[in-house]
Amino acid sequence: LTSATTMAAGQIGYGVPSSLSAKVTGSFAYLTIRDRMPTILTKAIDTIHRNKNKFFEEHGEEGISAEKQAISLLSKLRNELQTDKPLLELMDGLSDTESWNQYMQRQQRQLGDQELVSWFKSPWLYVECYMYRRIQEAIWLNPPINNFDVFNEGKTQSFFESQQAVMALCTYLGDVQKSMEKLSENQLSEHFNKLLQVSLWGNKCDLSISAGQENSQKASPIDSLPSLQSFILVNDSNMVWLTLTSSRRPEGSGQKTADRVDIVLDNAGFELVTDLVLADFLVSSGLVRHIHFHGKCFPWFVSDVTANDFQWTIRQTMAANHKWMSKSGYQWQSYLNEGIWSYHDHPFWTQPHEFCDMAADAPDLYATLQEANLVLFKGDLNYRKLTGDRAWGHTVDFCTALRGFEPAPLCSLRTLKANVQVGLQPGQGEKLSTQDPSWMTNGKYAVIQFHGPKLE
Ligand SMILES: O=P(O)(O)OC[C@@]1(O)O[C@H](CO)[C@@H](O)[C@@H]1O
Ligand SMILES: [Mn+2]
Repeated sequence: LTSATTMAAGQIGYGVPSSLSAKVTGSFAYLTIRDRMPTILTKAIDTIHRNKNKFFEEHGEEGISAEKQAISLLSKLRNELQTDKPLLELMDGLSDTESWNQYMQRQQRQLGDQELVSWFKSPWLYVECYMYRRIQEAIWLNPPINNFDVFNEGKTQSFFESQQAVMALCTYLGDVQKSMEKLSENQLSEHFNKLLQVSLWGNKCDLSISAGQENSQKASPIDSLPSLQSFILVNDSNMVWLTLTSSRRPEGSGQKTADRVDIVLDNAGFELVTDLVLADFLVSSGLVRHIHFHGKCFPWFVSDVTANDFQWTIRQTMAANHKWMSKSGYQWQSYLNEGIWSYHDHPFWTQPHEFCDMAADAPDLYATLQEANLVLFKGDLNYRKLTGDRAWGHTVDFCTALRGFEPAPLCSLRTLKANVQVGLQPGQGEKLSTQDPSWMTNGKYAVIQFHGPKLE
């Protein structure tokens, strides 16, 4: 990757590479926008159409006309995308509408006045996020079906198809918890590493990369770990462990536990279960006192967790006909009831900003993250936002790519599905490119990448 620098509109300083975009014909961004995004729109249209009878039963003729209208907005959106039309302002008057429209102005200023912000010319991160916001608009503008989640079926299916793996994982968790009291520090850290890796590989199962195709975990997730080990390109799990255990025992204080870990969630289905299991372990082991989960305010990138998915998953886990699984579900619900766990959403997570903009554009969210002892960012999209989705060289420091985003010690748990990867050893990227040319996008590789004070 080259480090093309841009200085457009004074927004981007010297040495910051340009955003990935479909301007580069044949690039992964280009192929995503040309092929994958229209497919996702087509599937959304099909889903709405397939639910026609349900809308009729629930709302009568009004439901049918809302269905038609939503489909027509989505077809129009697909057409705009495929013919590289200028992006349009949002018209739905929701609480984030204004800030989306302002962001478009910002993009326009960066592009200059020669051409308009459009699907194939603007940053990939921006236009891809924008598509999901437009899907939300198409639904929202059409009561009475304005709460319909076009991606819900895929998310629930991915949960049901991973039942074997979920049971295996909950059984493992139950076993660990039975012996928790007797575990040595070493054993505790081994279990921690395993569950951190399960949560990492849980990210392999998102639905957006496969444009919504079936994608679930079938094998026992713990048993698969050894064979996946060599695909972890950067493994800073030791730093994560030290961060947890050192905030557990600050010198001279009686405090025994890290007060809070925040998990910025990615996908529903199997991945969410792996995150819940990790969070349960952190709390039940006494490593952490509170967990804040961060999810999305509306359906996002096909499989991302909304409040509804979060509650649904816990209810389903409680209702499972499997001792350890339902036990876990009840435990999770009681953590929520007791305020040990809490779920949060903030409009910033469904905006197109790079995270280095968070302090300025969502100072309240930044301040919240600053209260955490550790923030775990799940998944590929969060990694793209952490690094600004820019054409960084592979050996650039993670810290450099974060461009000042450091609310708290943080760690990205991400399988690679987009062509941005920093923090590699010299030669590592080149070697991978020879061995496996699509290593950055085929979801086979992963990173556990940490930034924060270096502890020993
Ligand atoms: O964030 P996630 O769920 O790990 O992945 C999201 C994703 O599938 O969607 C985009 C491609 O459309 C990429 O950022 C990435 O491949
Ligand atoms: Mn996702």
